[in-house]
Amino acid sequence: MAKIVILTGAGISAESGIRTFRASDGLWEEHRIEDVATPEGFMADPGLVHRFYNARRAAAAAAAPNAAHRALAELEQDGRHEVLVVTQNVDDLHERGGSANVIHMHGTLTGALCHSCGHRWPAPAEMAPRDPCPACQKPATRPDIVWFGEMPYQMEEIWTALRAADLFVSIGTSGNVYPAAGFVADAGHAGVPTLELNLEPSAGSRYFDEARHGPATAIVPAWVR
Ligand SMILES: CC(C)NC(=O)[C@H](Cc1c[nH]c2ccccc12)NC(=O)[C@H](CCCC/N=C(/NCCC(=O)O)S[C@H]1O[C@H](COP(=O)(O)OP(=O)(O)OC[C@H]2O[C@@H](n3cnc4c(N)ncnc43)[C@H](O)[C@@H]2O)[C@@H](O)[C@H]1O)NC(=O)OCc1ccccc1
Repeated sequence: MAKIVILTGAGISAESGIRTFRASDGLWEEHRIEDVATPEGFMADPGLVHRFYNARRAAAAAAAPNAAHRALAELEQDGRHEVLVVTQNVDDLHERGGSANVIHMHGTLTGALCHSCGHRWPAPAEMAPRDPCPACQKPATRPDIVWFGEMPYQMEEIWTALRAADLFVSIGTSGNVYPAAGFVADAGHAGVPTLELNLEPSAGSRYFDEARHGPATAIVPAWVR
């Protein structure tokens, strides 16, 4: 079975109505990364950060997977490919689109984490700074999200899969955030063929063996079929 590692970013969820980060109406337009997506920003104003992620949690819950998410699930279940989706997205549209083999390297909106004892539990719709951890009872609840300056999740597993892949595909990402933006180079060094599927050329487009550009709901199903 051909082993395919697929990196996804905000672009694959854009047509489901979830805002991307760097577009003209992107999330980072209204919020400084430092304020809402760093451990320092959380310590400075946990209320602001919880409100930011509560709003994104509500938006993700109201969204539905699109044809690109579903096409990747079909590829995973076609019995001819071993597919691993490595997503930078914190929404759960890959799973709701039918994908089972998904790594959320930057965390999930559906998870809560205690920054005192490390306990994890399903996130309620609304979180607030005084919410006690169900394990240690301390008011140390944060979203289970990887912020800038923090180590992404399951990196060893991702790098092992990347080096053993028969193909690396990058979908809907601008290639500005590391270590994800370095995966195409890591794959290249391991002799793994690379393909970019994106609305427009990304920052790392020149590193890919092949690139196809257009909306994910058009180019991803076309690539899968
Ligand atoms: C800004 C950048 C320069 N900074 C970094 O990269 C930093 C620092 C850094 C580390 N190494 C470096 C090397 C060089 C320079 C800097 C660094 N990285 C870190 O801090 C990382 C942690 C970064 C994670 C931060 N958390 C996120 N998310 C969770 C929060 C949240 O979501 O709120 S990052 C967040 O932003 C990124 C956004 O990028 P995209 O998803 O690509 O979205 P964007 O809007 O930019 O682009 C959308 C694309 O889609 C396309 N598109 C739009 N519509 C469609 C459409 N319809 N169809 C198809 N495509 C479409 C567009 O054309 C566009 O190209 C994603 O990763 C997303 O998860 N941690 C770390 O490095 O730890 C130590 C370490 C050491 C060794 C080994 C490992 C680690």
